[in-house]
Amino acid sequence: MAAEFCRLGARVVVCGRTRESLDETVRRIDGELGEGRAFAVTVDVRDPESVAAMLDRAADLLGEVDGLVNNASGLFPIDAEKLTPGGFDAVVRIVLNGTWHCTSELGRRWLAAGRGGAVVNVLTPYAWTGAPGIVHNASAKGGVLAMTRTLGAEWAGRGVRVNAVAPGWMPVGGTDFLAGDPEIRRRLIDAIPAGRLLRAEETARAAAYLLSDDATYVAGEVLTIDGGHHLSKGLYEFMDELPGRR
Ligand SMILES: CCCCCCCCC/C=C/C(=O)SCCNC(=O)CCNC(=O)[C@H](O)C(C)(C)COP(=O)(O)OP(=O)(O)OC[C@H]1O[C@@H](n2cnc3c(N)ncnc32)[C@H](O)[C@@H]1OP(=O)(O)O
Ligand SMILES: NC(=O)C1=CN([C@@H]2O[C@H](COP(=O)(O)OP(=O)(O)OC[C@H]3O[C@@H](n4cnc5c(N)ncnc54)[C@H](OP(=O)(O)O)[C@@H]3O)[C@@H](O)[C@H]2O)C=CC1
Repeated sequence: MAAEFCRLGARVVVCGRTRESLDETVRRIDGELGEGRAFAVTVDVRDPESVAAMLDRAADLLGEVDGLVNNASGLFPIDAEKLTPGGFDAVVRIVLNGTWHCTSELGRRWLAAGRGGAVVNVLTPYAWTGAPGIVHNASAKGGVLAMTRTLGAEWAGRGVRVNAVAPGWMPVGGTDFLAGDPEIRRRLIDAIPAGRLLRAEETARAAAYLLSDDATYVAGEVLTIDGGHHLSKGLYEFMDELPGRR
């Protein structure tokens, strides 16, 4: 996502808890586009003080911060009845609380300065369908969906736009373990009307649109990019086998 934003001309601060992976991302972007486009700043989004320090540093590096993408997430597949209170908290604190800490801190700064800005939250279609096997993450994403719509309306009149993307399956990050198995990959793709997995750059392009001035009148909206997956193939899946079909 950071690389694609930089290809489109942005300057980006990439954040996370692990210094090495951030530095690796910056190195890749430097290698492709030259130095000075991407910077690494560590943060733990669960901790409001860490978030405030990250935003201070980002402002130093970029001059002004115009946009925020809330991408941090965590999950592990588990039967709901086996999930401990600590396990539920661990995921909700990253996804829901983390999104709130980053959005509220930067939103306050933008409002106090009387300037606009754009937030894009990273959801998934299961924020509204639910997701058996990952109740912690689905609950947190559902909360972020409500936050997106709430702040989208609450801040729209003051130039702060809050929107979201809802990507489908991407063979990256938290799901590469699934897409790496050929049989699981085939079953995943079979369920997707578009007939393929989503490319990470396509999610980045959708987020870039919501961050851009082309989307100045878009507020509290979710842009779904899942090849029709959440709609399912419906009857079309069986069309060739239907009796009496011409
Ligand atoms: C099915 C369809 C899929 C379909 C999958 C579909 C995915 C689609 C799209 C979504 C993709 C993503 O979000 S991908 C993002 C994936 N990325 C990541 O997960 C990277 C970051 N992850 C993490 O940091 C960790 O995995 C996470 C547990 C979330 C947070 O780490 P912490 O260090 O805070 O947590 P810990 O201290 O280790 O543990 C806290 C509590 O959680 C419990 N816990 C931790 N791991 C556990 C595990 N594997 N199984 C049970 N319980 C676990 C511990 O026992 C603790 O509970 P107590 O003992 O009770 O205290
Ligand atoms: N992959 C997919 O198919 C899909 C992904 N998504 C969403 O896309 C986003 C990215 O997912 P994906 O790339 O797969 O996952 P990754 O696990 O690769 O990325 C998650 C990122 O969150 C960071 N992170 C986790 N906890 C914290 C924390 N406490 N503070 C700061 N950063 C943190 C991790 O860095 P570090 O551990 O170093 O802190 C990591 O860079 C997520 O919001 C996910 O829900 C949505 C639909 C599908």
